[in-house]
Amino acid sequence: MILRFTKMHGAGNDFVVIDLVSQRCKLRSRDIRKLADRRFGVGCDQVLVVEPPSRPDVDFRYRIYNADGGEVEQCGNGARCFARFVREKKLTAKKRISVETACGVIVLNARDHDQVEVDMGAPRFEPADIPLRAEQRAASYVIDLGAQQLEVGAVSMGNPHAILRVDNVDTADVEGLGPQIERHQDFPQRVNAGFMQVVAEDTIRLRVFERGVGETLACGTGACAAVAYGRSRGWLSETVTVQLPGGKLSITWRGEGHNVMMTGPTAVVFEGTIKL
Ligand SMILES: N[C@@H](CCC[C@H](N)C(=O)O)C(=O)O
Repeated sequence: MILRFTKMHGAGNDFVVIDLVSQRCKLRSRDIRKLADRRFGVGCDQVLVVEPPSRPDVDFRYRIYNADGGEVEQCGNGARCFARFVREKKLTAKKRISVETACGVIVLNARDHDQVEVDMGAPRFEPADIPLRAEQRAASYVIDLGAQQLEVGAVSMGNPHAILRVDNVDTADVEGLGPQIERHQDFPQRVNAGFMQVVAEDTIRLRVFERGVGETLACGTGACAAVAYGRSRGWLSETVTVQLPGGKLSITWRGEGHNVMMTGPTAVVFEGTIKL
């Protein structure tokens, strides 16, 4: 089977985007791994699939697969690329696009040129929603890595995030600690591990070791989760610029009861076909 795809990225977090509205194909986990493989496939952090919606009140279904082949609930940078893709492929002419994800409906607002704003929904802090093994909600949690204990925040943006505040992201041990946090027993569905440096109340630097991928150049849900955690601790203002290795995102969260708004860039890298 020959499949058309588009390679895109959002702040460096890269994707293979597949239109299954106008193409017919059943993607298996091994197809996803092949597409994502940087040695033998196209190569990407996530494969994003555009499908027809299962209900009449939304425009599309948005499916997300990590490079390891696992389907996940949410991808923020991918959501922006999704909006650009469906407009450029003329699958819709709408500027305000509603999409079903595994964790509910999100709304994408295509802005000028490459910028897209996404309503990412409300952050969730209850341990059962993350999920996190903890008796009750707390401002932060201590996780035991044997050789050391780490204080982390835990937030769900539909997908799970643990956030560690560090003095300097350049020297943070993302490679060493990331995999241990990702697979820590307190996070039964594994977790994305964010390393956040607070530069000022309106600016953070962030590196994310993503579940099912490894460190990426940017993580949109990670940026939302870090800002939600930072605000819940009183460290950050309502709108924060998040500086990631691959680019910048603007995140606004007014506080509990409000949704997180994310704005950032999208880019098309190339288009092609692949035999699966
Ligand atoms: N890159 C993403 C998040 C993708 C999913 C994540 N790795 C997970 O397993 O939850 C983003 O931009 O949000």
